[in-house]
Amino acid sequence: MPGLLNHPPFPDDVPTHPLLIVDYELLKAGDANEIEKFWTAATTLGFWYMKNHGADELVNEMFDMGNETMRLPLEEKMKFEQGDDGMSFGYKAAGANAVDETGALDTVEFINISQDDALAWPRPVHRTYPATVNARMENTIRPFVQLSAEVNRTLMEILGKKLGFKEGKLSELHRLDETSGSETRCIRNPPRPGGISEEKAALGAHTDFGSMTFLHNRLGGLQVMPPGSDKWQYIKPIPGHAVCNLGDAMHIFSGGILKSNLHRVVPSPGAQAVLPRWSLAMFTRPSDTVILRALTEDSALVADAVANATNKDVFKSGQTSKEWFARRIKYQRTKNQKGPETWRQSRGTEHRPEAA
Ligand SMILES: O=C(O)CCC(=O)C(=O)O
Ligand SMILES: [Fe+2]
Repeated sequence: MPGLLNHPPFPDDVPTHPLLIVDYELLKAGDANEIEKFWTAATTLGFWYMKNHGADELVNEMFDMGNETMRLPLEEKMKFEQGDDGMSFGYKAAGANAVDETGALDTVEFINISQDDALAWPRPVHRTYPATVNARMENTIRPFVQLSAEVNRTLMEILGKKLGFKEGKLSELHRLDETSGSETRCIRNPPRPGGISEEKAALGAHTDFGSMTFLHNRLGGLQVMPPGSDKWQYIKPIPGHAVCNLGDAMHIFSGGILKSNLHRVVPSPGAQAVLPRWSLAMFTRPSDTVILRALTEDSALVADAVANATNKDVFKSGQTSKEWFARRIKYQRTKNQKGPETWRQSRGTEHRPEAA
């Protein structure tokens, strides 16, 4: 069950990576210590736990929506498949994505619902969805998307201020009334009783494609590879704490000051492996037409960072947010794999060879 009040504990004998815990209420209140802690997290790993975000009830309802949707017959879900052309919205079956350059298959299934579709409901902007999604658009999905978009906007503005951007700069690049790749995703990874090699990724190593991710999970399985390390470490779920992270767009906008770290999902560790693993994310991405490049004219800090960067190319991608996103989605699709080169085309700001 997605609600999962009782489940086997996260094992204490696997390597975990500690994250800083930031309090959303304190951030909103402008607490200087909390903002400093948040800035440290954003500029080192780009991942942090966040409490007091106010989304827990809606998160539970979103997990119910995911469960209702995944229980539909596969044939029904496949009517709403993403397709192979680089659209993310819709259903993705297990095995539809590669997890590495050998073309190994992913094991997760998920449903992605576009922010634009949720906000404009019942008018479709990008596509239509299964009946289980439609039934919850108004009372569950739209409120969750609105709340999460506001959380992400608030966090981005705090970082924008620290970077020296004028107020509203990052909000302007993520307007709710402009189309974007922003979406909510509910993921199910099937149980792996008996264990399976931890090296077999359920969802391949990646950096997030957009700006800001607001993630909720109950069981272990999410791992990060911290900077300077070649080892994967689990992020231990903490009840009531979201895991937030930055994506490629914020890395690029900030000239690399903000981090978009490599992560992946593997089967839940230890006794948790007998249960399906559910996770829920809200991905805030820039508006479709925004060009992904460092905002050097808007901040002396960013201009300096780019001037000192060894790899400057990533800070002038020349691609719009829509192109960047579609390219990454398209070239991870199993059907499009023609060898390691295809996989490499799906990459974002990952620079580590082991992520290839
Ligand atoms: O399931 C998780 O914990 C993380 C999922 C993820 O990284 C993603 O969908 O981008
Ligand atoms: Fe991710």
